[in-house]
Amino acid sequence: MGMFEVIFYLSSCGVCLFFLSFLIKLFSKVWWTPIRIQSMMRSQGIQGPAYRFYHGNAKEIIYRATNVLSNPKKLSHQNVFPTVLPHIYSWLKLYEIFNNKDGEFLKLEIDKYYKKLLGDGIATTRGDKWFTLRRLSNHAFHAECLKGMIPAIIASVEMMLERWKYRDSKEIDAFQEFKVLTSEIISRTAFGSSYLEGQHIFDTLIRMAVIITRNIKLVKTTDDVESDELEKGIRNSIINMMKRREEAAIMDQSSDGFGSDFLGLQLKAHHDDNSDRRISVEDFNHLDCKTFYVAGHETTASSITWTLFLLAIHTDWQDKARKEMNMIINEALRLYPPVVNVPRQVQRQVRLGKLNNNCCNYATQISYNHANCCNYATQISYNHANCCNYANNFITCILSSNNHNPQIWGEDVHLFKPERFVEGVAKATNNNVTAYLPFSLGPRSCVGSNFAVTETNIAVSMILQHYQFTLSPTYVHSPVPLITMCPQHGLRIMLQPLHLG
Ligand code: HEM
Repeated sequence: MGMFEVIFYLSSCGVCLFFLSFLIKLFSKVWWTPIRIQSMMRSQGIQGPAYRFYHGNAKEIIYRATNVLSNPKKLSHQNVFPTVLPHIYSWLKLYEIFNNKDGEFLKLEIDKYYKKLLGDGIATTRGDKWFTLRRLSNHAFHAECLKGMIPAIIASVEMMLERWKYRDSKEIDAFQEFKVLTSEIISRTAFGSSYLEGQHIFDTLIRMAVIITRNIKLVKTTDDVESDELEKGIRNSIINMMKRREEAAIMDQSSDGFGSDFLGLQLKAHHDDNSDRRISVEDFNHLDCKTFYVAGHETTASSITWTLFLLAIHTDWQDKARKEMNMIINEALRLYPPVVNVPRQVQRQVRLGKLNNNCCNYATQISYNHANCCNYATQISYNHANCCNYANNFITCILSSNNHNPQIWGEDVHLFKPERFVEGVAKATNNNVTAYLPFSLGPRSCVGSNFAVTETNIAVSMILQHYQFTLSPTYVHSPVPLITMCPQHGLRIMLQPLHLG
């Protein structure tokens, strides 16, 4: 058995900055150091179960990748989680942090470059501005609006399936396919019929992200100028689209007003008679789909990928899935949560676990290298060596900390068993609200969660209507929780068209 171990080093707390690091990875092709991991893995006949270990030292993590095909059904899905003693994660503390009742735990502030990319958008702002944007976004993802987006989702999946028909080989890398799919879906749902123009905006965003990555360490004036121009270009494109849509709505009184895509919904809010609810052009620009694109593109690609992965192993569930998708999606999000951890900045010295007077239960403490001291859900950034309770520290909440807790899920916790969710999430978790947090919790939880689940549901159901699939012999199992939980070597599956009678 050619077991193989890879050691790599996490950069400091930056690894936990969900959105920021998402961009670094997505656009710059900078994965991690040392980059040799990939080629080394391929060059070894990687076998055996995959595990991730934290050692005494925070900066050292060992991965083992595996070719699971010898007995895929026996694969334990334990591999993907930080194995930092799950029982020490206090549910109460996670609850306190995410609900943030006293305003102590804030989203991180981002620098000027990231601001150009994301705007002062919903994912990054705080206070009143965030509140306005959140209210609008909640509306955009409300069930009624979601219904209006379903045709766009179906059209994108149909395009993908059409492409698959003409492939010479029956083998595809589903992860790459789903990244294209989710990008297409966001573009269509954001801009409706103008989605090609939307794709152009996203291409510009990618160029901007490259500049931003270049400037993580070094600020260059030429890059400042270029990124200003790109930002201006995006802004103008959006304003032009907005104007054209306004004109069309005035000309064509019989149409459905501004439309039901994000662009239309924002225009409605821009023209709202109620001045409290009205949004300015400035807000409009910040709310724009840039944020949704960044937040909702790879996360959903990851969710669809792992759902398909589990179905490719458990082919008996493909039939059942044709009837019942939700519990499979829930189980996939439990075993392979796209977002593993989220950071918060602590405003002032704070004591967590108010109902629980153990020593050392501060939000701002612990690191992997202080294993003997105060192990909590709230992992402090690695560069705060002291076990301390200072304000202005970063903490990282590991959303998946309870996903593999046998006290919650039972001894078969590492197995794929969608039937756990047969009576819904509340029943499966015995009403423990912090036991299962794929979309986080509290006011800053994922605004696109319904959209993401709908998208995953439609995409997987449509694939299942046309194909049976299994893992390709070339698949190597190596889930890596970078920004989203990615299959490091893609998800290579074999498609078998269904002959529908
Ligand atoms: C399976 C797919 C997805 C997962 C697992 C996921 C997960 C998350 C999580 C954990 C957060 C909380 C981050 C934090 O607390 O700092 C979040 C926030 C957010 N997500 Fe998602 N997400 C997904 C898909 C989407 C989609 C499709 C969209 C939009 C199109 C979206 C838009 C957002 C936005 C705007 C926020 C920030 C909300 C705020 O700060 O008020 N997400 N997401």
